Formats: sequence, C-alpha cells, structure tokens
Amino acid sequence: MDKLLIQGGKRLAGDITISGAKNAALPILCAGLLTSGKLELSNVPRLHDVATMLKLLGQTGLKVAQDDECVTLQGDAIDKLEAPYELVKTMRASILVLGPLLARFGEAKVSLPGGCAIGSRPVDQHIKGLQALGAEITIEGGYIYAKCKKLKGTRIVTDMITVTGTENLLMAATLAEGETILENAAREPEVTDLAHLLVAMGAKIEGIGTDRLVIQGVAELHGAKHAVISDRIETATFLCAVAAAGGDITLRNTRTDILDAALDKLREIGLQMTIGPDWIRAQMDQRPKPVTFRTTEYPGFPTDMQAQFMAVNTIAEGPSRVTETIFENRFMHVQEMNRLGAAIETDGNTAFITGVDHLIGAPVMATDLRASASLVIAALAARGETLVDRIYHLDRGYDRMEVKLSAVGADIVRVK
Ligand SMILES: CC(=O)N[C@H]1[C@@H](OP(=O)(O)OP(=O)(O)OC[C@H]2O[C@@H](n3ccc(=O)[nH]c3=O)[C@H](O)[C@@H]2O)O[C@H](CO)[C@@H](O)[C@@H]1O
Ligand SMILES: C=C(OP(=O)(O)O)C(=O)O
Repeated sequence: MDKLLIQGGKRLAGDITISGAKNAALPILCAGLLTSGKLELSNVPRLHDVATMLKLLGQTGLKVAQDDECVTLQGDAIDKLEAPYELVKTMRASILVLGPLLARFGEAKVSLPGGCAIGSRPVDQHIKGLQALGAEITIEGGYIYAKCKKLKGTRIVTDMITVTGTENLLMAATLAEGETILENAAREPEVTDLAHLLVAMGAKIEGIGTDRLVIQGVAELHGAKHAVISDRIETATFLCAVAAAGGDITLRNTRTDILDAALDKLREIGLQMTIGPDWIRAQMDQRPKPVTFRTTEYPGFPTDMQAQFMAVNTIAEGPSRVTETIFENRFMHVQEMNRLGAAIETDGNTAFITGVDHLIGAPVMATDLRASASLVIAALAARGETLVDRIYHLDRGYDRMEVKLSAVGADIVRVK
C-alpha cells in the first residue's frame, strides 16, 4: 500500500498547475449516458475516481477514449443499464449514473452506495426525486431497481441541499416530458459546470447557479465539447499548504471567482495573495493567525476544506473553533493531528484548537480524502519526518499531489 514520506520544514516556492475538478468531472462523465452523440471533454483530472468512473461507464457499453486530460465518450451502443457493487463501493459518485440511465433508457439497476468514513450519506433524496418524476423504484439485495415509461416533469423540493442529488435529478429532468422545477438546488460551482455542459448538449435549463433550476425536457440531447472547471478544492488545499509551511507559490489554471469563503479565511490567516483571472500568487512569511469557521453549502465555507484549514490552525498563534455542519463524522483527522503534537479537542460537531508552536513528525494514517490532504499539510509544516499511510484516499481526488509539491520544494516521496 502506497505511503507518503515527508520531511517537514521546507519553504514552498514556484508554480503549480491546478487540475480539473473531481466533483465536476464525475457528474460530467455520467452525462455521456444521456446521448448517443459524442462528448469531447478536456481538463479531466487524472484521478483514481475518474478511472473508476470510466470503468463503470465502459461496462454499460458507453465507448470511452482517453488521451491524457481529454476524454471522449460516445453512447450509441449502451446495453447494460447497471452499476455493480464492486465499483460503487469504492466511489459514492457512482450513484450519478442512476438519473441518466433511467431518463434515457427507462431502466437502471444501481448498487446502493452505503455509508462511508465521513458519514452515513443516504441517497433518499435522489430516490424521492426520481419517484416524483414518475419512476418506480424498489430496493432489494442492496440494489436500487428503477423503471419508468417516460419521466414526467414536476416540482421537487429536496429536504436538504444535496450536491449529487441535484446533479442526478438535473440530468434526469433534461430528458423528462415537460417542465421540472428543482427547488433547494445545490449552487456548488460543480453543479453549475454540469448545467453548462447539459445546455451545450441541447438541454433547456434556467436558473443556473441559483437554488431554483427550471428544466424544460427535450426529446434528446446531442454531443458537445466542454472543458471541466478547475478544482477549487485543490486550489485551496495548496493555499493552505503554503499558509502552513511558508513560501511563495503561484497557482495557475485556477478559478478565483468561486473561492470567496476560503480566500477570506486565508487572508485572515495572514496569507498575502495577488489574484489574477486564472492565477493566484500566495506568499507567507509569518506564523498563521487562527481562524474560526463553520462549514456550510456553497457559497459558504466548504466542508471539503475543513480538515486542511484545521491543519493550519494547529500551528496558529492562538485558539480557534471549527464547526462541521454537513457530515456527522468528518473529524477523523483530529486524532492523527494530535499524534503530530497538535492540541485539538472535539465536542460534538465542534473542534477546539489551541495553536501550538510547532508540530513534530510521526507516522499517521489517512482516513478519507480531505483528511489525507490535511495530514500532508501538517507534515509539510512539522519538524522532522512524517509517514502518511493509506494514501489511496488521497489518490481518489488529488492529481499527483506529491509530484506537484516536490516541484515547489517540498521534501515528499511516495514509498511502497
Ligand atoms: C462527488 C461529489 O460531488 N462529492 C461532494 C458532494 O457529496 P454528496 O453529493 O454526496 O453530498 P450531499 O450534498 O448530497 O450531502 C449533504 C448532506 O445531505 C445528506 N443527504 C444527501 C443526499 C440524500 O439523499 N440524503 C441525505 O441525507 C448527506 O448525508 C449530507 O449530510 O457534496 C459534498 C458536500 O459539499 C462534498 O463534501 C463532496 O465532496
Ligand atoms: C467527500 C468527497 O468526495 P466523495 O463525495 O466523492 O466521497 C470529497 O471530495 O471531499
């Protein structure tokens, strides 16, 4: 099993190119199921989750061709309307094939994703929404069996804001008969990116970027070309790395207009930033200042950045408080950070951090994707050597993180 060996205390300096966003690429790849036409996608990140998704889509009969960061999909020979447990269990986003398969073919069998480390993560809202669109759904033997003659547009109000729930229902609604209104829709930039692709494929969607999406169903969608939006979470992760380790880095191929909540907190930390349309130069030459925040849906502070900011808080010049409101079990990095000498206590969904003068390297275990990234950040700032185990979590969602970090001066190597 791969691990990362990190010698902390090195200043970071140089350029990093940000990859396409995992959370945009995964639904966008699933949109390939909605058409017999050709989807030509660029800026697709090289990630385990993308490889898993392409394998899953390939099994349906969708034709997949991949060349570096470009993926071409053609859905003119899909004949297996199924997502098996073996693949779904490794990636929850597999649930995103449900809406498209059902809408286009009137049938789908998709394994229930089950819980995961950060929380129970049910998919009841996806199911409830598809039922409202007229699908007959049964659950048996761990599988969702969905059937319909033709989905019919309706008004759907989800009980909570759900990102993949919105994406699944949005994709389904593009091929439903008549008008669908999605109230309480997620406004995450990745949902918006998917909506822009769907429009390029011929879908009729109003309210893009708002919490009320109005979709007029069309008989069919056609092929399109699309560049996946750059990854705001990867961007903010590298900004936290320089905030913790110190240095002067420039991030390229990024989007600076979808990062407000994180950028505000980074300014509070003391990170000096110069911001262009698609680049950010970040400089840090002081001990971080502590930041208190709570995670919320976009445009609020993203849960996917909670752990990385906590890593910066561990060595900040004072106490801070972090409240996680999206997932019920997203503090698994706390124990591991404390192994590095951090002083964090938790009470329910709030973590209380007392900034320490420095962390000291130790062997630690990654428990989920963003927890892994937070441990890398802590290790970059720590004195001595840290071995981060179970980095398969990291590989799910970061495109060659150790290569990008060593190119800017970090002492980080992948070991077996
Ligand atoms: C592939 C992808 O895009 N993953 C992102 C997506 O996950 P994902 O789409 O799975 O997260 P959701 O937005 O659906 O989850 C938000 C909350 O709603 C709950 N819920 C959700 C759906 C449902 O049917 N029932 C239900 O109870 C969840 O358990 C969670 O507590 O958004 C999360 C929140 O920004 C991010 O952390 C993930 O990185
Ligand atoms: C939780 C995440 O991803 P997923 O929904 O794919 O588990 C994440 O990207 O931080």
